[in-house]
Parts: sequence; structure tokens; C-alpha cells
Amino acid sequence: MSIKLGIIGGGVMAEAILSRLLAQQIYDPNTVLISEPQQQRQEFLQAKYQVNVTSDNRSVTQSEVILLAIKPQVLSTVSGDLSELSSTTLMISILAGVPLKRLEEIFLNNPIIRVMPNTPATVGAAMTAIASGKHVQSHHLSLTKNIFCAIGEVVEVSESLMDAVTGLSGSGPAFVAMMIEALADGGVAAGLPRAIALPLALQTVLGTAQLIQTTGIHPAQLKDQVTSPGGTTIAGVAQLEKQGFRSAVIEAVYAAYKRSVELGQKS
Ligand SMILES: NC(=O)C1=CN([C@@H]2O[C@H](COP(=O)(O)OP(=O)(O)OC[C@H]3O[C@@H](n4cnc5c(N)ncnc54)[C@H](O)[C@@H]3O)[C@@H](O)[C@H]2O)C=CC1
Ligand SMILES: O=C(O)[C@@H]1CCC=N1
Repeated sequence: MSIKLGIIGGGVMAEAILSRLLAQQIYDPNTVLISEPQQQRQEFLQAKYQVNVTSDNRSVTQSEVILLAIKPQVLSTVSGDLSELSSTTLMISILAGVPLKRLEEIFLNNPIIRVMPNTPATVGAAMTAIASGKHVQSHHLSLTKNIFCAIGEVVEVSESLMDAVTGLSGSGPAFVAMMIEALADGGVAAGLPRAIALPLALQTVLGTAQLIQTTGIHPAQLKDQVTSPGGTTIAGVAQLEKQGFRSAVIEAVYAAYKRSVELGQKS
């Protein structure tokens, strides 16, 4: 069977996307080829997903679509392997920071779409932003949306916003996971067994996100609703403000954004 989806770099994010695409039957495993230098990782992906694997990036050059899922720092090494790339291959890059202009210098005539997904892809709850390069036609965009709609929500943005997207929704799962971990730690500090604290923390974050999403309520309004006069919540909110919680989150997203810009300049 011919290869429809070639993936270069079989790491964390490639697996998150792949697992969902296969589960949703967007691709048959026989039509997927992953190029990954680590033999242990190759064997793992082949055994778990029954996809084709290789350590030669040149083997994926005839794919209908290539998902570029390597670290931005190895882009120039990988680009040398792709000199025989078919000009009809759609390149989808998930590389943080790397601008379309840079990708178009490497893959001169190819349609290229810059995409920023996130790890909730694994459970079909990703947030993905998409920006199209100059050779992209409507069928390329439809194909890309079809892929990323299968892993969650999709939004089209101007490329100038992609580094900010990366700082927020690309890196965001790590920040939210730290919040969940810290909430559970707080529960443990207050005497809850860990096995109870973690599900409580998790459901609190999930339920709050669902409430805000379903009702469209502003987050500040929800905070006000929970905060009874002279009650427990305002005591906690006062501590969060004292410790610079909101400022810390703002600065985290901004630092991730700046790092994305920096990675693009180095690519
Ligand atoms: N991890 C995440 O949450 C997200 C990552 N991204 C982007 O996805 C890309 C990959 O990130 P991760 O999956 O986190 O990294 P990772 O380190 O888990 O995966 C990268 C993979 O590329 C392989 N690799 C290294 N050199 C290679 C080469 N010359 N040819 C082919 N494969 C090679 C590595 O062995 C590794 O398995 C990055 O560009 C990152 O900016 C984008 C959105 C979210
Ligand atoms: O940490 C990183 O560089 C990647 C990009 C967005 C999420 N992870």
C-alpha cells in the first residue's frame, strides 16, 4: 500500500497526533511511515500502532503528506535529507517558532502549512492553530483541517500570531498540569490522602473549564460566584494574589512566546 502520511520525528507530539488519527480511522496504519532515528522508539511505535518505521528520512519523500515533528534545532540537518522531496507533497510543520518563510526557503515549491497543536490530541481534545504558506491551495487546507479536526478544535490564524499561540495553547498543557499537581499538593498539605487529592484537583479543573465553556461565563464572574463574603475562597484568593499567581501565569505564557520567537530566529 502506498504511504499517505509520512512523519519525520516519532516523539511525544507525533505519537499524540498519530494515536488519535489511527483511532479515528483517518489513516490506516499501513499507509503511515514514521522516520525516527532511535531504534527503541521505532520498535515501540511499530509494536503499538502497527505503522511502518524507518531511520532514513529520504524514505518519506514520496508521501502525500509529511508531518514534520522534529525539534526546531535539528531542522537544518533534516532538510538535507529531503532534497528529493516530491513537489506535490504537503508539508505540515508543528515546529515551535520556525516561520513559514524559513520552511519555504528549504522546501521551495511545496505547499507548507504551519500548525501548532497540543498534547491533549491523544484524547481528541487538542487546540490547534493553522497558518498557510504561499503555495497552499484550498484542498491542502481542507486536508489539514480534516487531520487536525480529528484530534480536537482547530482555529486558523495569521502566521504573525503563531508564536503567541505556541506560548499559550502549545505550552499550556504543562502549565495546567502544574496547576493540577499544585492543587493536589495543597489538598495533601491540608490532610487529604494523595489518592483522593489528585482526582479532586483534576475534576475541579475539568469541571471549571466545562462550566466556563458551556455557559460562556467570564472567568472573573465565576470567581466572584465562588467567593462567599468572609468565606474560605476569598482567603485563598488573597493568598494567590499575594504570591503573584496571575502574574506568574502571564509571565509563563509570555516567556514561552519569547522562546518560540527565539527558536525561529535560530532555525
Ligand atoms: N511536545 C509538545 O507538547 C509539542 C511539541 N511541538 C513541536 O513538536 C516537535 C517535536 O516535539 P516533541 O515531540 O516534544 O519532541 P521529541 O523529542 O519527543 O520528538 C522529536 C523526535 O525527533 C527524533 N529525531 C531527532 N533527530 C531526528 C532526525 N534527524 N530525523 C528524524 N527524527 C529525528 C527524536 O529521536 C525524537 O523522537 C517540536 O518541534 C515541538 O516544537 C508542538 C506542539 C506541542
Ligand atoms: O516546549 C516546546 O518547545 C514545545 C512547543 C510547544 C509545546 N512544547
